[in-house]
Amino acid sequence: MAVENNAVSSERIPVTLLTGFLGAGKTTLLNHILSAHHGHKIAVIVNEFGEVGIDNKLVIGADEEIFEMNNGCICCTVRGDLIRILSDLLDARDGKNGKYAEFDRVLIETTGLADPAPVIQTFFINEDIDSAYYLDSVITMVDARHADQHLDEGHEAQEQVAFADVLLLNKVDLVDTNELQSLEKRLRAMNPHAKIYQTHKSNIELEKILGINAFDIDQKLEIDPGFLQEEDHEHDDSVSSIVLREERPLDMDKIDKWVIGWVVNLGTEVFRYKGILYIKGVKQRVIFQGVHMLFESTSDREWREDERKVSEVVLIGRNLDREWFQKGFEKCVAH
Ligand SMILES: Nc1nc2c(ncn2[C@@H]2O[C@H](COP(=O)(O)OP(=O)(O)OP(=O)(O)O)[C@@H](O)[C@H]2O)c(=O)[nH]1
Repeated sequence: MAVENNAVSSERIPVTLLTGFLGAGKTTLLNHILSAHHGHKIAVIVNEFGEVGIDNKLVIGADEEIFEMNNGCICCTVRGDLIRILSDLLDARDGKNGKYAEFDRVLIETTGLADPAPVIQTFFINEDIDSAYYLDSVITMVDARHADQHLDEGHEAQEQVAFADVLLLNKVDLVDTNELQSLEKRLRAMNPHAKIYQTHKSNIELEKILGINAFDIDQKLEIDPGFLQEEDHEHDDSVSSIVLREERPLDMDKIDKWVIGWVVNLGTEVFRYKGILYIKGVKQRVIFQGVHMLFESTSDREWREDERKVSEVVLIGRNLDREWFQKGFEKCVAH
């Protein structure tokens, strides 16, 4: 796959995906966003929705409808209901079909949705949606009091952590500092590139969660340096992250073949991956990221003279074999 240059169009509408553990505080956050005076006009799409008495906001219910892709890949699915709603919103923005809606961003709340992947993939796969909207970020709310239990019990909570760009540790009033620290450590091990904020009653400055461009492929990879020093993970979470690093320049064709080689078999197990590549003969940094089997690479800014050129990729998934991935990565070194 060649490196594409897909600069984000400023015309596209940002979409924030809000996911999270049961009872973690998603509705509280939504009410907080919808009642704050921030000047944004937000269209909200929900699966289930409570009382929000804000009249100039648009709240639409979605029925579940998930399609497998034609190629039969079980890890690449899109939501038909979401495509329809997003298309209807565009029509309403243009005053078509007798409806009118004014909005400058969209927030999707995924109450009752265990797996955020089909929502995320909708923005990767559907061309009409991709040309009108872009995924700004995935926000996952974590109930600080019950997080350990949720994470121990099931895959769903772990996947929600895996997909997050921002983790909001809510209900901090119900835990002590030590508990919070150990929870942060556990989450960090699962997802080292997400930003973590502690919140009470879902209270967070909106600029930390809206318009942050976290899903933008041109956004630089941020890994908490503390994570890189940590090797002792106390929890046996099946969802974890690995960081691959290589200082020698890589060969882009080899990278493509390497990724295509493993996504076919491991696409369901690898939830998200994101990285910066140092490619031989390419002046720019190459950024690549993917969700399950779907991945893309774009060129970023030029490497600076004084900068240490290094390729670095984070993979988040289930039962990842660090050594196996690192060996494959090293085989992509250019000759
Ligand atoms: N103690 C405490 N309670 C909170 C906090 N934030 C929210 N709550 C309460 O937790 C309960 C669940 O909050 P919701 O906002 O409904 O959570 P949700 O994630 O939307 O819940 P579901 O949609 O059922 O998954 C409510 O009673 C909130 O008032 C907090 O920071 N501390």
